[in-house]
Amino acid sequence: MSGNQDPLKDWIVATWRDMFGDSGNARSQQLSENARPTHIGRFLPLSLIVIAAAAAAVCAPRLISVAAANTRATEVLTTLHGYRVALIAAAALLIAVDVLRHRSHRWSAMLESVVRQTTGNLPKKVAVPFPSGWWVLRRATITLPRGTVVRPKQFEELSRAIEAIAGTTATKEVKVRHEAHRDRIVIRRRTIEPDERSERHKALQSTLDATSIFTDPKVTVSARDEHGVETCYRISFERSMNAGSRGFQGKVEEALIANAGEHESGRHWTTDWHPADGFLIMRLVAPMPSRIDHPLELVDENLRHLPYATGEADRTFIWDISTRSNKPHCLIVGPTGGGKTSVIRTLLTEAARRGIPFVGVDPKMIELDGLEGYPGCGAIIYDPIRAAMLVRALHSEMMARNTYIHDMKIEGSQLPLMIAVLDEFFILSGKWQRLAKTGDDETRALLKELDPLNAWADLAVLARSAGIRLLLGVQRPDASLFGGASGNARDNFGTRISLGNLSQDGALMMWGDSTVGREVDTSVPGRGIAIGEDGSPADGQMWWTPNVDRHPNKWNQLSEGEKAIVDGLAPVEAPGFTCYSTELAEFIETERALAKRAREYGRAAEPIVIGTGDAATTSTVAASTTPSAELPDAPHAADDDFADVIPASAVEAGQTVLVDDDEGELVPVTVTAVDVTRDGKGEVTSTVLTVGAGRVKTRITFDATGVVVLPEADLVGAPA
Ligand SMILES: Nc1ncnc2c1ncn2[C@@H]1O[C@H](COP(=O)(O)OP(=O)(O)OP(=O)(O)O)[C@@H](O)[C@H]1O
Repeated sequence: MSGNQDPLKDWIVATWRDMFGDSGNARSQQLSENARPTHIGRFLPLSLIVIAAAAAAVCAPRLISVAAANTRATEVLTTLHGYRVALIAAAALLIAVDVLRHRSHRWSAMLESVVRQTTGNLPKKVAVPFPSGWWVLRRATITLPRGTVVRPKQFEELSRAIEAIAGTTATKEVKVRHEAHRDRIVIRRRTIEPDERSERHKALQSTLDATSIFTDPKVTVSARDEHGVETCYRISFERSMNAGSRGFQGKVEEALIANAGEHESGRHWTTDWHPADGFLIMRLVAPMPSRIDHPLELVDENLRHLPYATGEADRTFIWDISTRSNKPHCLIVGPTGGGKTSVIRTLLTEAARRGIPFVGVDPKMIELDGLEGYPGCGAIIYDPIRAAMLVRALHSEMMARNTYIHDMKIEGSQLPLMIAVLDEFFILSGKWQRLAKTGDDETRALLKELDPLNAWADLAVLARSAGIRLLLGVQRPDASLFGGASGNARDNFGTRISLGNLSQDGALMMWGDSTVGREVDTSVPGRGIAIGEDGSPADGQMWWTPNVDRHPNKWNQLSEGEKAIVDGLAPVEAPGFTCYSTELAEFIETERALAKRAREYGRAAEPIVIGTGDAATTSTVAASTTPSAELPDAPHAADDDFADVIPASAVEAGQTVLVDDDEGELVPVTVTAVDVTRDGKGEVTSTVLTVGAGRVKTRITFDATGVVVLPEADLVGAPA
């Protein structure tokens, strides 16, 4: 094989072949140089005659002397000689034209050959306009036989081959187009538009191109900010089944956001999907605020919407308590210090400013006490027996309201709404269970008659149409909460809020997804997950509502800004508490009278300080914190102070719990084994805790709603 190349020789040989063919037989035009059929005709130079005439004109004096005898020839030669300059110029011009024509001819031959090799079809015609371009082909049109099918893969090869031979320059590129309806391939040279796309735009497009997420994805910029920085992209794609699925959208959003990177404005990316129209919008939204003070203006004017949190893009989360709501009752899960009380305060103050009254149970005595006496507050109950009476009275109220709706032939939505809050449900049910076991005969009989757990479960199912809304607070989600005995939170408590981090099981119970609520930023107080209007959970920053208690000991702890919030939120007119049952009306009146009496006569026991030196018993409470007769007193002291209560089924082996001894006193014991029995649906039916060490072991059996008292607060999921 010879590596030597002689372009001039090659060109001459090629030209010769083009003019005369390999065999020199100018009539065999239907075979190409490699003996394959061709529709490209032989190349006919236009310049040959003029070259001959110019040569004759130049050589005329010598030719005249040779042909002197022929006067006619002498005359012609003399005339030609007179035009020799013009003839030389014409010959030169035609030679140049022929050279260019030959180049076009070569392009035609090359294109025909490429089409034949890549598609297997012999083009009917290859039209390369004059001048064709020397190093690069300017344009061409290849006509294919009628009905020629060019498959995508063939076309891809053909385009690549044409782009390779037609040449690309720094400013121009070749584009090949197949016009199937006209049986032709069109080759055009276009100026390369400088790629002015931003790095982010390119990254998004190339990510989508490189993956098979979408077919034919195209990223375009939809909006820029005042500095020209891109703030919104439109990503179009071919419609597919996948694009409508939430899971798919979530994954694509994650990938796109990761590729787009952090935006210089500090705002976050989010996506809005339009799968039916084949596009999605990726836009910037305000980041999640790290603190939101309860806004004083009505963020949501709807009087049946209670707003309580803000999410990304200034999205407001609401508890829709209207009759049409499909999430009329609310469940709040939050560990100690997670901000549960603040959310409850937000919801209740929002209710009060919308004319909706409330009544609450606070078994810990320190969560909702500040709301006692607040406009719209019927009562806050701390005592477990009174709480059981309230739940039963609420049940009677529900029945009375339903009767009223029935008798008066009105709609449930025409009755005034009211909210019943039951905070720290497990502590309350723990107290009920303990009293049912260790209380005196009268207490036990009363609890049996009131049957508060069943009354509550009934309320959860039926209260909605009677205009009663329930708000349930717990420290952690537990399977027992989602069972029938506590109101079946999964079905009935559609508005859900979780604060702090959830366990995997907790996430499944609350959100039906073991990953949601697992990575909440617990360094931000009030950060959690809430259910949006579209029914899906999303990150939210709960509004901060300070304690609305006007007692100087509380009030003086507030900053000026917090005091302004409390002042601004207070409704001018206290919402009236309309009762349809005498039970509830009497209960609230009695409770208010009891609370008044407690404020007037009640005295919290003086604290006892042990081990500070000489005095065994010393009052160490500063004068300002000692309740005085003029000031509203703290609720009367707890009969038994539960730090925390959890369902028996949530106890883990090795954990210390408090159990009643023979005298009804709570004593700490270590659980050595936990045996939970569940029914076919996975609901707890009973739990057996084995306590004690060595050979003396005791087995304590709890029913489905059984709870145990912890010696100290359960900090699972609490803010770090
Ligand atoms: N939404 C919020 N925004 C800002 N700070 C908050 C928010 N919620 C709570 N905090 C802060 O966290 C502290 C604890 O909040 P809160 O008393 O509401 O928690 P909790 O869940 O009720 O806890 P516990 O059940 O132990 O009383 C508050 O004193 C406040 O400083």
